[in-house]
Amino acid sequence: MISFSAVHKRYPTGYEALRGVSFDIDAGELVFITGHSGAGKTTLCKLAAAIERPTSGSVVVNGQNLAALRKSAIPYVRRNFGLVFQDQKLLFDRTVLDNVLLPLAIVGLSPKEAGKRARAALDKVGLLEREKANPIALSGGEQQRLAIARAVVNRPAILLADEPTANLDTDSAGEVMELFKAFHQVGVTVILATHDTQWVRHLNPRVLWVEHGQVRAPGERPEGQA
Ligand SMILES: Nc1ncnc2c1ncn2[C@@H]1O[C@H](COP(=O)(O)OP(=O)(O)OP(=O)(O)O)[C@@H](O)[C@H]1O
Repeated sequence: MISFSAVHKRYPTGYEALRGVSFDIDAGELVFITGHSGAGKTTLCKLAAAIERPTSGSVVVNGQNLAALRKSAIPYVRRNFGLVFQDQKLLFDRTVLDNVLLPLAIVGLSPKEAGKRARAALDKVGLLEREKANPIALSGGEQQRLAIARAVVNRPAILLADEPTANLDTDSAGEVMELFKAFHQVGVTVILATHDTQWVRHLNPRVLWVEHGQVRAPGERPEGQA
Protein backbone atom coordinates (compact mmCIF):
# COMPACT_ATOMS: atom_id res chain seq x y z
CA MET A 1 0.00 0.00 0.00
CA ILE A 2 2.85 2.37 0.91
CA SER A 3 6.36 1.62 -0.19
CA PHE A 4 9.47 3.74 0.47
CA SER A 5 12.54 2.70 -1.46
CA ALA A 6 15.97 4.27 -0.86
CA VAL A 7 14.31 7.58 -0.04
CA HIS A 8 16.44 10.64 0.61
CA LYS A 9 15.01 14.04 1.52
CA ARG A 10 17.22 17.11 1.51
CA TYR A 11 15.54 20.41 2.40
CA PRO A 12 16.49 23.62 0.56
CA THR A 13 18.62 24.53 3.61
CA GLY A 14 20.86 21.61 2.63
CA TYR A 15 19.82 19.53 5.65
CA GLU A 16 19.30 15.87 4.80
CA ALA A 17 16.32 14.81 6.93
CA LEU A 18 15.98 11.30 5.45
CA ARG A 19 18.98 9.25 4.41
CA GLY A 20 18.10 6.14 2.47
CA VAL A 21 14.81 5.01 3.95
CA SER A 22 13.12 1.81 2.75
CA PHE A 23 10.06 0.07 4.16
CA ASP A 24 6.64 -1.24 3.13
CA ILE A 25 3.32 -0.80 4.89
CA ASP A 26 0.53 -3.18 3.92
CA ALA A 27 -3.18 -2.42 3.86
CA GLY A 28 -4.75 -2.79 7.29
CA GLU A 29 -1.56 -2.38 9.32
CA LEU A 30 -1.25 -0.33 12.49
CA VAL A 31 2.16 1.34 12.46
CA PHE A 32 3.88 3.66 14.93
CA ILE A 33 6.71 5.80 13.60
CA THR A 34 8.78 6.66 16.64
CA GLY A 35 12.11 8.30 17.29
CA HIS A 36 13.72 11.32 18.90
CA SER A 37 12.83 14.90 18.10
CA GLY A 38 14.33 15.84 14.74
CA ALA A 39 14.82 12.21 13.68
CA GLY A 40 12.71 12.69 10.55
CA LYS A 41 9.25 11.40 11.55
CA THR A 42 7.29 14.39 10.27
CA THR A 43 9.31 14.45 7.07
CA LEU A 44 8.47 10.80 6.50
CA CYS A 45 4.74 11.49 7.00
CA LYS A 46 4.85 14.45 4.62
CA LEU A 47 6.48 12.36 1.91
CA ALA A 48 3.87 9.61 2.30
CA ALA A 49 1.04 12.11 1.86
CA ALA A 50 2.75 13.90 -1.06
CA ILE A 51 3.08 17.11 0.96
CA GLU A 52 6.83 16.98 0.26
CA ARG A 53 8.66 15.19 -2.52
CA PRO A 54 11.70 12.97 -2.09
CA THR A 55 15.04 14.28 -3.34
CA SER A 56 15.76 10.76 -4.59
CA GLY A 57 14.27 7.31 -4.24
CA SER A 58 10.64 6.37 -4.67
CA VAL A 59 7.50 6.70 -2.57
CA VAL A 60 4.72 4.52 -3.95
CA VAL A 61 1.14 4.76 -2.62
CA ASN A 62 -1.46 2.39 -4.04
CA GLY A 63 0.76 1.70 -7.04
CA GLN A 64 1.45 5.37 -7.81
CA ASN A 65 4.98 6.72 -7.59
CA LEU A 66 4.57 10.07 -5.89
CA ALA A 67 7.98 11.28 -7.04
CA ALA A 68 6.83 11.10 -10.65
CA LEU A 69 3.36 12.48 -10.06
CA ARG A 70 2.03 15.59 -11.78
CA LYS A 71 0.98 18.34 -9.39
CA SER A 72 -2.57 18.09 -10.71
CA ALA A 73 -2.76 14.43 -9.62
CA ILE A 74 -1.79 15.13 -6.02
CA PRO A 75 -5.36 15.81 -4.75
CA TYR A 76 -6.38 12.35 -6.01
CA VAL A 77 -3.55 10.67 -4.09
CA ARG A 78 -4.47 12.70 -0.99
CA ARG A 79 -7.95 11.17 -1.06
CA ASN A 80 -6.37 7.93 0.15
CA PHE A 81 -5.45 9.75 3.35
CA GLY A 82 -7.14 11.16 6.38
CA LEU A 83 -4.55 13.52 7.81
CA VAL A 84 -4.23 14.61 11.42
CA PHE A 85 -1.35 17.08 11.28
CA GLN A 86 -0.53 19.86 13.69
CA ASP A 87 -0.56 22.52 10.99
CA GLN A 88 -4.09 21.57 9.89
CA LYS A 89 -5.88 23.80 12.31
CA LEU A 90 -9.54 23.62 13.19
CA LEU A 91 -11.69 26.55 12.10
CA PHE A 92 -12.61 28.44 15.23
CA ASP A 93 -15.11 30.71 13.47
CA ARG A 94 -17.28 27.69 12.50
CA THR A 95 -19.20 25.11 14.48
CA VAL A 96 -17.94 21.63 15.28
CA LEU A 97 -20.28 20.23 12.60
CA ASP A 98 -19.08 22.74 9.98
CA ASN A 99 -15.48 21.66 10.59
CA VAL A 100 -16.41 18.10 9.65
CA LEU A 101 -18.61 19.15 6.73
CA LEU A 102 -15.81 21.11 5.11
CA PRO A 103 -13.88 18.17 3.56
CA LEU A 104 -17.19 16.89 2.16
CA ALA A 105 -17.80 20.11 0.23
CA ILE A 106 -15.28 19.09 -2.44
CA VAL A 107 -16.75 15.65 -3.07
CA GLY A 108 -20.13 16.94 -4.21
CA LEU A 109 -22.54 15.21 -1.83
CA SER A 110 -26.08 16.49 -1.31
CA PRO A 111 -26.39 18.58 1.89
CA LYS A 112 -28.56 15.86 3.41
CA GLU A 113 -26.03 13.09 2.71
CA ALA A 114 -23.12 15.32 3.82
CA GLY A 115 -24.91 16.11 7.10
CA LYS A 116 -25.55 12.42 7.69
CA ARG A 117 -21.93 11.49 7.10
CA ALA A 118 -20.54 14.34 9.18
CA ARG A 119 -22.80 13.44 12.11
CA ALA A 120 -21.82 9.77 11.81
CA ALA A 121 -18.15 10.81 12.01
CA LEU A 122 -18.84 13.01 15.06
CA ASP A 123 -20.72 10.12 16.66
CA LYS A 124 -17.71 7.82 16.16
CA VAL A 125 -15.45 10.21 18.07
CA GLY A 126 -18.05 10.89 20.78
CA LEU A 127 -18.77 14.51 19.84
CA LEU A 128 -22.23 14.34 18.32
CA GLU A 129 -23.75 16.23 21.23
CA ARG A 130 -21.31 19.09 20.66
CA GLU A 131 -22.12 19.60 16.97
CA LYS A 132 -23.33 23.17 17.47
CA ALA A 133 -20.47 24.20 19.74
CA ASN A 134 -17.54 26.31 18.66
CA PRO A 135 -14.33 24.24 18.72
CA ILE A 136 -12.78 26.80 21.06
CA ALA A 137 -15.20 25.54 23.74
CA LEU A 138 -13.78 22.00 23.46
CA SER A 139 -10.98 20.58 25.57
CA GLY A 140 -7.66 19.74 23.93
CA GLY A 141 -8.60 16.07 23.73
CA GLU A 142 -11.99 16.87 22.23
CA GLN A 143 -10.38 19.16 19.67
CA GLN A 144 -8.08 16.34 18.66
CA ARG A 145 -11.04 13.98 18.36
CA LEU A 146 -12.74 16.58 16.17
CA ALA A 147 -9.63 16.69 13.97
CA ILE A 148 -9.90 12.89 13.69
CA ALA A 149 -13.59 13.10 12.72
CA ARG A 150 -12.67 15.61 10.01
CA ALA A 151 -9.90 13.30 8.81
CA VAL A 152 -12.11 10.21 8.53
CA VAL A 153 -15.31 11.76 7.17
CA ASN A 154 -14.29 11.01 3.59
CA ARG A 155 -13.68 7.37 4.57
CA PRO A 156 -9.97 7.29 3.69
CA ALA A 157 -8.12 3.99 3.38
CA ILE A 158 -5.20 5.39 5.37
CA LEU A 159 -5.31 7.45 8.56
CA LEU A 160 -2.00 9.28 8.99
CA ALA A 161 -1.41 11.30 12.15
CA ASP A 162 1.63 13.28 13.23
CA GLU A 163 2.04 13.52 17.02
CA PRO A 164 -1.72 13.22 17.67
CA THR A 165 -1.30 13.10 21.45
CA ALA A 166 1.12 16.03 21.77
CA ASN A 167 -0.06 18.41 24.50
CA LEU A 168 -2.73 16.01 25.79
CA ASP A 169 -2.95 14.63 29.31
CA THR A 170 -2.75 10.86 29.72
CA ASP A 171 -6.53 10.30 29.85
CA SER A 172 -7.22 12.37 26.72
CA ALA A 173 -4.28 10.76 24.93
CA GLY A 174 -5.71 7.36 25.85
CA GLU A 175 -9.08 8.26 24.33
CA VAL A 176 -7.41 9.42 21.14
CA MET A 177 -5.32 6.24 20.95
CA GLU A 178 -8.46 4.13 21.51
CA LEU A 179 -10.01 5.83 18.49
CA PHE A 180 -7.06 4.99 16.28
CA LYS A 181 -7.26 1.41 17.51
CA ALA A 182 -10.98 1.30 16.65
CA PHE A 183 -10.36 2.59 13.11
CA HIS A 184 -7.62 0.01 12.69
CA GLN A 185 -10.01 -2.71 13.83
CA VAL A 186 -12.47 -1.86 11.06
CA GLY A 187 -9.76 -2.19 8.43
CA VAL A 188 -8.30 1.32 8.10
CA THR A 189 -4.52 1.45 7.69
CA VAL A 190 -3.38 3.56 10.64
CA ILE A 191 0.03 5.25 10.75
CA LEU A 192 1.00 7.38 13.74
CA ALA A 193 4.19 9.37 14.22
CA THR A 194 4.62 9.69 17.95
CA HIS A 195 7.11 10.19 20.75
CA ASP A 196 4.55 8.61 23.00
CA THR A 197 5.92 5.08 23.21
CA GLN A 198 3.85 4.33 26.34
CA TRP A 199 1.05 3.31 23.96
CA VAL A 200 3.11 0.66 22.19
CA ARG A 201 2.32 -1.94 24.84
CA HIS A 202 -1.36 -1.02 24.80
CA LEU A 203 -1.97 -1.01 21.03
CA ASN A 204 0.67 -3.53 19.97
CA PRO A 205 1.48 -1.77 16.67
CA ARG A 206 4.31 -2.47 14.29
CA VAL A 207 7.02 0.02 15.22
CA LEU A 208 9.30 1.81 12.76
CA TRP A 209 12.10 3.44 14.74
CA VAL A 210 13.58 6.49 12.98
CA GLU A 211 17.05 7.64 13.97
CA HIS A 212 19.06 10.37 12.26
CA GLY A 213 17.02 10.11 9.09
CA GLN A 214 17.17 6.34 8.85
CA VAL A 215 14.70 3.60 9.74
CA ARG A 216 16.22 1.01 12.04
CA ALA A 217 15.34 -2.62 11.59
CA PRO A 218 13.30 -4.21 14.44
CA GLY A 219 15.58 -4.97 17.36
CA GLU A 220 18.11 -2.34 16.32
CA ARG A 221 16.52 0.26 18.55
CA PRO A 222 18.91 1.07 21.40
CA GLU A 223 17.50 -0.14 24.73
CA GLY A 224 16.03 2.45 27.05
CA GLN A 225 15.45 5.07 24.36
CA ALA A 226 12.01 6.47 23.77
N1 LIG B 1 11.09 22.63 5.82
C1 LIG B 1 12.28 22.33 6.37
N2 LIG B 1 13.40 22.99 5.99
C2 LIG B 1 14.59 22.68 6.53
N3 LIG B 1 14.79 21.73 7.46
C3 LIG B 1 13.73 21.05 7.88
C4 LIG B 1 12.40 21.32 7.36
N4 LIG B 1 11.54 20.47 7.97
C5 LIG B 1 12.28 19.72 8.82
N5 LIG B 1 13.58 20.08 8.76
C6 LIG B 1 14.68 19.48 9.54
O1 LIG B 1 14.72 18.09 9.25
C7 LIG B 1 14.96 17.33 10.45
C8 LIG B 1 13.85 16.33 10.65
O2 LIG B 1 12.66 17.06 10.96
P1 LIG B 1 11.28 16.32 11.23
O3 LIG B 1 10.30 17.40 11.55
O4 LIG B 1 11.00 15.39 10.14
O5 LIG B 1 11.64 15.49 12.55
P2 LIG B 1 10.70 14.81 13.63
O6 LIG B 1 11.32 13.50 13.94
O7 LIG B 1 9.30 14.85 13.19
O8 LIG B 1 10.88 15.80 14.86
P3 LIG B 1 9.82 16.22 15.97
O9 LIG B 1 9.54 14.99 16.77
O10 LIG B 1 10.58 17.25 16.78
O11 LIG B 1 8.62 16.77 15.28
C9 LIG B 1 15.10 18.37 11.58
O12 LIG B 1 16.47 18.61 11.80
C10 LIG B 1 14.43 19.60 11.03
O13 LIG B 1 14.99 20.77 11.55
